[in-house]
Amino acid sequence: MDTDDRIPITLLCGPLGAGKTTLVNRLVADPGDRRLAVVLNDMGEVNVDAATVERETDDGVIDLSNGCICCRLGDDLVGELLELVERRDVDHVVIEASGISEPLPIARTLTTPGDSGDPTARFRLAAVVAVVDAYGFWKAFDPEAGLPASAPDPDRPLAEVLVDQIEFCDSLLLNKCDLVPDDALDAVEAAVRELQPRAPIRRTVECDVPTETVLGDDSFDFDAVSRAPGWKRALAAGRDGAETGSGRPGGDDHGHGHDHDHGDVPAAVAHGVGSIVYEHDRPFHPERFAAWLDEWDGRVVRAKGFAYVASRPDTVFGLSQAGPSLRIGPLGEWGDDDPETRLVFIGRDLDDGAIERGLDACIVADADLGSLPEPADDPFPIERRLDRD
Ligand SMILES: Nc1nc2c(ncn2[C@@H]2O[C@H](COP(=O)(O)OP(=O)(O)OP(=O)(O)O)[C@@H](O)[C@H]2O)c(=O)[nH]1
Repeated sequence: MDTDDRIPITLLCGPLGAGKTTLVNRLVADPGDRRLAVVLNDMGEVNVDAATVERETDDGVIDLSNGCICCRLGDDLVGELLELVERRDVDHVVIEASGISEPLPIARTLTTPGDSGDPTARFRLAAVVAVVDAYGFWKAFDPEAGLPASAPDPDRPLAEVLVDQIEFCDSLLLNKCDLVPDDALDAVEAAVRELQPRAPIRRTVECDVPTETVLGDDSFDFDAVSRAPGWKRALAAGRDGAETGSGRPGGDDHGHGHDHDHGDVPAAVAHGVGSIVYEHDRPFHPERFAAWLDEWDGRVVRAKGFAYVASRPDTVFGLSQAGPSLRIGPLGEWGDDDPETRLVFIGRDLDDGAIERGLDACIVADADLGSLPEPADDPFPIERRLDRD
């Protein structure tokens, strides 16, 4: 029997304009037998969403505007939540994070004691639900996608946050499906699935799902959600896999031993979505590797991992790319770990041979060893927007 009488929290994340408020309004209009409270976080000074939702919930809205709960307002959030349950009977809380919020720090705030008190004494995080705009996703990651010109042109500067939101969730609503043709939608879903192998994905228009699907979801598990991202699984499979050598096509076997539905795999294959893991225990030549990054394959939706660079052999370089933004810089030291490069590339119609050959050509040769740049002169860190046109 479930004896946990703490108040469940459902955390809604997703990019700007994906449909989070649309979903909140649905939940508020039809909460079942729950006394619902809503926390709305907006980046502007005036929270327009709060004004609309407030009418429906009476006193049950906390307006955390003018800041982002993932970075600045975390403690305010806990304080406000604890105050709310003092003054009002609440048996479920929905938090709508701002479109630029990263879900992981919010989840951590909600599950860790802080300056404003211990949220875990009164609350439990029930589920993190991502609302993703199917049209915006495809526009962000595939500029060639032949999508209807009549659809609104979403602002997509935050590809990395969008990917974080997809990677860190327990369930996902792929919303605005009315704006995307069916065949493109299959490809969008396959790409989202590759980034997020664990969470159920539901296609929606106007976030039209039964309340229970969202508020009845109790599946949050910090470890499971932290392990879930497609790139982590691909890297793990790359390490455990039988295949050796450098580049290794993934996509059809990235989920070995994991709990997601292998029935998804044909969709990924049918739409050419897959992942490639590149591993090497010899370092990259810094300049050749930087030049290779300049020639970035625009079909890569997501890349992540670690690089071993010859000019700084003690330093772990972290690489992260999401859509048009790419960053690579020092993360720490290898310490007792054997240095090695491990990179995963997720994308559509990836040419694994070309990626493998390109990266192999960056590996330092004995002849290079006398002519490596000094650490201060190597090209790292690199932060840039990729030209994907
Ligand atoms: N075509 C279409 N429009 C939708 C759909 N869902 C929501 N919208 C519209 O998209 C716009 C943004 O929806 P919101 O619910 O405000 O999105 P949000 O995620 O709360 O946006 P922010 O609060 O800015 O982050 C609104 O005009 C909605 O009416 C959908 O499925 N299809």
